[in-house]
Amino acid sequence: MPQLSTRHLRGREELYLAHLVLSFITMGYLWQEGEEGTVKVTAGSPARGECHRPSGSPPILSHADFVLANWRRKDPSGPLEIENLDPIISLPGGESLRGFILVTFLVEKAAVPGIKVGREPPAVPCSCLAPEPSPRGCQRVPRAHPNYVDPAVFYAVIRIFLSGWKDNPAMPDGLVYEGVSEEPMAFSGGSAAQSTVLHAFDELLGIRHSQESTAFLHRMRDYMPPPHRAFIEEIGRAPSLKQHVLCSGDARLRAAFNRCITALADFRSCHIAIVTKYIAVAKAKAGRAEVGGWAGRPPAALEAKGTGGSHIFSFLKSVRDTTRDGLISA
Ligand code: HEM
Repeated sequence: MPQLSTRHLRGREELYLAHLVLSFITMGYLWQEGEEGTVKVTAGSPARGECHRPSGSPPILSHADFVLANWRRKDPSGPLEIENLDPIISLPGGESLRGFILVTFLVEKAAVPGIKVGREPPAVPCSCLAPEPSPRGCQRVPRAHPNYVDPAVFYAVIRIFLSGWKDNPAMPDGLVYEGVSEEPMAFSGGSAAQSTVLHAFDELLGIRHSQESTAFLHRMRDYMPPPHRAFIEEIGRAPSLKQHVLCSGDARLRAAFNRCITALADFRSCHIAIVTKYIAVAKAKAGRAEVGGWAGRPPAALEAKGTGGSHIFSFLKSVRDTTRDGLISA
């Protein structure tokens, strides 16, 4: 296959779209036969298409491809609501895949007011006094759309297509991107741990996670579009909001700050409940039966690990608990 060139692409949107298409093709090609049928070499990949270079994205499907770039309005003048949205590109998983992509997209959308607060200087922490802190909005979205994703389809069909080839026993040698490097390369799979939103809230609220969790989350930042990564780092470098609240001695500010921390910890508890339903319970129920017309077997490599590569529940509980540690006591 000839080397694809980005020469004919116009602007950021077309670059992201090209990366989206090539990364979906790569995942479909690599995982179509399940864990047993993996290949060692790929052509026509995002790396080969050079799209990852200008867009700064790694040559694998990331959260930015799967969710942030992967939606379109059915009615161009209609609202950004699930009924008026569709993914641009799909993989096996039917309506459940559609729901998984779009509900995650709506969680990102619900975070927008909180992200705008993050852009304000810490001299304006009163924005935290908003009646409903943004993480609370994020939590409301999955609750409002509980039946869009079938746990059995998610577990047996969808997850494998988000798998990476870093520390994955199904692809222990990584992947050779033909025409790019003769040495195999290893990349983590797509995960919402690569979403900018919670990283930004953590930095804004001064949450300090354990060394191990921080190392994982910082590795996930390599899978974000570079401007997103730069945004998080800029919040991290800005004067500390927590310090400002502490120094102010203002009880109302402290209460508002603590409401944000509690909302973030509650979001993480809600997420643990979702992960229990879609991974732990789904795993217990999984047989070898055909699910949704797809006879694939759930990936063994993902029984205890997330698609991003974390040790799922110890990681998720640890980040939830360290979030709570961020509360300011009276
Ligand atoms: C079926 C639904 C979901 C499942 C099974 C799921 C599963 C997971 C897993 C296993 C991890 C651990 C990291 C890894 O190794 O990949 C993770 C992390 C994460 N997920 Fe989800 N997830 C789901 C939905 C969502 C949604 C809708 C969001 C909202 C954007 C989200 C946001 C996050 C975040 C931010 C992390 C990083 C940990 C944190 O900061 O608390 N997830 N998820």
